[in-house]
Amino acid sequence: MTTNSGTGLWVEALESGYGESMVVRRASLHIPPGQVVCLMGRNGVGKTTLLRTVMGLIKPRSGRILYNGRDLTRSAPAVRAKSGIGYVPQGRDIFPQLTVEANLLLGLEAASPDIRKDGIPASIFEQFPVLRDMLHRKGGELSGGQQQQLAIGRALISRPQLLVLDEPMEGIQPSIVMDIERVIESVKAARTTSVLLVEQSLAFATSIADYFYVLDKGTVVAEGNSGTLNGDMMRKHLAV
Ligand SMILES: Nc1ncnc2c1ncn2[C@@H]1O[C@H](COP(=O)(O)OP(=O)(O)OP(=O)(O)O)[C@@H](O)[C@H]1O
Repeated sequence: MTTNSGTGLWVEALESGYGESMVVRRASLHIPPGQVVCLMGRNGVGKTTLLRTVMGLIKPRSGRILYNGRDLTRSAPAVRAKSGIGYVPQGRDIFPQLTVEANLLLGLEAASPDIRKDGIPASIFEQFPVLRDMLHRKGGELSGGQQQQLAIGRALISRPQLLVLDEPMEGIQPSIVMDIERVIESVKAARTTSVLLVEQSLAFATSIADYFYVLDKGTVVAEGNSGTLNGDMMRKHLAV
């Protein structure tokens, strides 16, 4: 197996699954610093399972996960978060009984003491003004789109070097989709945080991604610069 001591996230020949069923099969990806990489593929091909394995929520059967040269394959999810990887899972996993403010403060847990001492940065409210308006409301009272903004805000608050987003636009009303797209665009423009994005919209993936991978039956079947994401590839790998 190759040794990648280079920067960014390297996923090498990763295999994982549930019980007897293998879902991710020898998948390899690289997310270089400052770049946006889209992971695409039909429903059920293993995108979420791959991300959950990268985050340490599912143990890999084999393969390696390296981040900035450090082997994270067997480390706990909290170690990955403290290494600078922020994660927004599918289905906006916020705490409904806690206020928006308390949810945001939880995001600071993964931050360095330097960042933590400043509390919630104003930039979060510039990116998501609705979170300031709803600061003392319970997370569960927010609409689905607002909860998604809260989940992304909570991940960004620790200033991750890598942000992992699992279908952030899924089931969100169009006006808020645009807000979320703008935030991902601003993260990209700053070039200090790389993004691994699972995304179904070809239009947005093409516009935002520096690079893409297509997964089918748990294996990477196509990859390239976003300019090479075209209709033929769509029909072959992504059409239902
Ligand atoms: N907790 C689980 N236990 C057993 N099988 C699971 C579990 N979660 C997912 N699977 C199965 O693993 C396969 C891959 O699912 P996964 O959610 O990773 O795919 P996906 O590409 O993210 O799909 P989607 O776009 O629908 O979220 C599917 O066959 C799914 O039924």
